[in-house]
Amino acid sequence: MDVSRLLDELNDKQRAAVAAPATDMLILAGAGSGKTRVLVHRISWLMEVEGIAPYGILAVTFTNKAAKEMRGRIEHLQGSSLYNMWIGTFHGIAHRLLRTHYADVNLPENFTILDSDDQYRMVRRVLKSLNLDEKHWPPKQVQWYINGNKDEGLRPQHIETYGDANQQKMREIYQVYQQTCDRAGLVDFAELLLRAHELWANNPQILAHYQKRFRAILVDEFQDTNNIQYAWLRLLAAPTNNMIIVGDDDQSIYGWRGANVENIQHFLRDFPTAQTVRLEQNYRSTGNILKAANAVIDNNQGRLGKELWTEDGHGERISLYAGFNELDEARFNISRIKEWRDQGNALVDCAILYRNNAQSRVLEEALLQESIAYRIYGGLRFFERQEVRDALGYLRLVNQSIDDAAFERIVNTPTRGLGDKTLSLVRDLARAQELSMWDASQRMLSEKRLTGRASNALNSFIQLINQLAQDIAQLPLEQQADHVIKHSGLFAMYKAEKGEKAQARIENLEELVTACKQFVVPEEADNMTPLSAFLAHASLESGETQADDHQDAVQMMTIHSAKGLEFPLVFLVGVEEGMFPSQMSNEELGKIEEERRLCYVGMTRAMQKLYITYAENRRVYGQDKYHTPSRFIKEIPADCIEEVRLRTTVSRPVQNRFTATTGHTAFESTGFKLGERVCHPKFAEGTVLNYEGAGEHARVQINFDEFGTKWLVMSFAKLSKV
Ligand SMILES: Nc1ncnc2c1ncn2[C@@H]1O[C@H](COP(=O)(O)OP(=O)(O)OP(=O)(O)O)[C@@H](O)[C@H]1O
Ligand SMILES: [Mg+2]
Repeated sequence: MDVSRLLDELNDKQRAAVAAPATDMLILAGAGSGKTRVLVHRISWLMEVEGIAPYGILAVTFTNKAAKEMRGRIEHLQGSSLYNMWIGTFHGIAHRLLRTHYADVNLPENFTILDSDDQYRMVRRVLKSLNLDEKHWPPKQVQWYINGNKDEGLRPQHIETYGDANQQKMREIYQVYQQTCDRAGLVDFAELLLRAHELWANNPQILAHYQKRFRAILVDEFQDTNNIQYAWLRLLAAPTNNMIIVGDDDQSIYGWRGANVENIQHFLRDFPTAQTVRLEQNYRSTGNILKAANAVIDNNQGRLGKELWTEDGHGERISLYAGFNELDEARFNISRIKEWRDQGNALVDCAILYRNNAQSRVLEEALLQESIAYRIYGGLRFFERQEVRDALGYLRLVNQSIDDAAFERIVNTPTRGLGDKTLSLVRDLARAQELSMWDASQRMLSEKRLTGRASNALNSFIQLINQLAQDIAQLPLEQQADHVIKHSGLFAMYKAEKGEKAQARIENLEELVTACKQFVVPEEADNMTPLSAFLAHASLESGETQADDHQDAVQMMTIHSAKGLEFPLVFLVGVEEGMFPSQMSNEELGKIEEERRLCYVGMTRAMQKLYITYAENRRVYGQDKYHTPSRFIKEIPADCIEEVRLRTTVSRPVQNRFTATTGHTAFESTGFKLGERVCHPKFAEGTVLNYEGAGEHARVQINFDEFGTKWLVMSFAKLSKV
């Protein structure tokens, strides 16, 4: 048996970790040092040398994308495809367990996953049923409270309220929320983890089965596990199996969501014989990028401490660009992407990373204008778009009539004259009798509790769903989706809306049918109907990949979702105080440090070239804000970074660090420049913010001192310079 290929292309320390005898292990090392690579090779080694079947391996990653990549890499090393190996996220694996053992945790066979948006609606509904004012009990905060407790493994009865009336009320809301979910067979994300934990904690034989089955448990990105996840892993540990965890305390970026970096210390405490492996050579980034990232993270306190070095040369310096505003910033970035492409590079090797999802819009528009294909990971996810969720709502209700979240979503979409009052009556009855909304509706009708109009409306809704269920029972999945979209009234509703947005919605609905067509029921779901499997997939994946996977496209994502990934060319955008670090993080030292780790993660995604850009003037929630460059930029050693200066000088309305310039020649042929002060006969003085088009059709956006921001057609505007 030739296993040398499993050890080739590894350094000594990596090789020692891959080929170690059976043992618990902590691999603690910085970004790009080959942690994930070691994990992949170790899995292959365990199978080939230790003779562990794929069935005996459990590998946990942070995103579905990372799971897919890991599976692909192992299959590549093995030269064959893997069956029966569990590779997935904590949520995905918990879901798989609950599907198998639903009865042991009191779930209906067809339970439905409630995503964050559904959960929000559900919380609002519970508040309403308890007659609580959302002003005093903000639903987001309630959601936070429920998930936070679940992440700590706490059910309402475990929560100590110390006689505090507010705390008691919160606990009651949690309790009613949970009862409502249980009645409707709904499981939120945090519940997946908690139930999976309870499954093992309360069923020793089931736990013993999995302890015996999984001889090797490997966890990537361990620094971002939360307490319930770690507790779940600990249950699984047994003398007959080994745990290998991989992490980097400097990349812990989910503290805000309950991740606990101290789990690394807990692991060392709970697994005292575990070997610790440190890797220090970085294989990903050039010397300059690495030096800059090291310097930034060095400003954090209490690190476990590690230095990274590379054999690579310095490479190019990091480029810094100060945009006049976010549009100028986007144009600059897109012009560099065009250059990159025109030099014969693939777009897919280039990533734009931002702090917040909402930042993508401006960049998307600039990319669209230049007809550059792009793909967004996370965020604006396909399965989260309104029309897609509506269609899924119908499918869910048809699939499982007790799904209250789906019922609420579509009962009046399209509108069918069902007033809030009628629905309140249904809700009250459901709550009083512990019924689903569906069953409560049936009862309202049979007991003739409604007035003629309301009764007709509700009755026709019930008939519609029954009819749909009957019509699609024997159809293949994509025809089920197509039929429901066409006959529910959704298609007609959006068709009637007209305009580009409605067109996009129609296209999304059509795309949903395509998604159904392309859907392959995964191995772990072969006991489910295709429809149930697809609905679970839609909730779990929420479209981590949404565009055509084969098209060459720029990759766009939040820094959070870029974890573990790498790209030759990276743009880190919006790097200004108030954006990154975010405004909120300014209030607490711990939060600034988490933002700095996020910056470290972002920078260390870059292999060859890194651009850091920011906007001096940014429109946030419709208001212009002036921002200074992020403190993180100032933490980068001067010899690693250089400012980009373009051709012609632009005068700027605000004091800035650079006499930077722009190349907007099309606009400048009009005689005006971005940032210039101008005068208008009616609106008086203002500053040029933006432009669109050229020649006669050029439009210009001006922020007038007295009248605010306006778009004007250049040829009519009669502007003069101040
Ligand atoms: N010994 C090696 N020789 C050559 N290339 C390597 C070696 N080890 C790792 N690499 C490459 O270096 C890059 C970074 O590796 P990997 O993604 O495993 O790092 P990581 O430590 O998991 O990073 P992160 O902390 O960002 O998740 C990859 O392209 C990987 O293939
Ligand atoms: Mg990794």
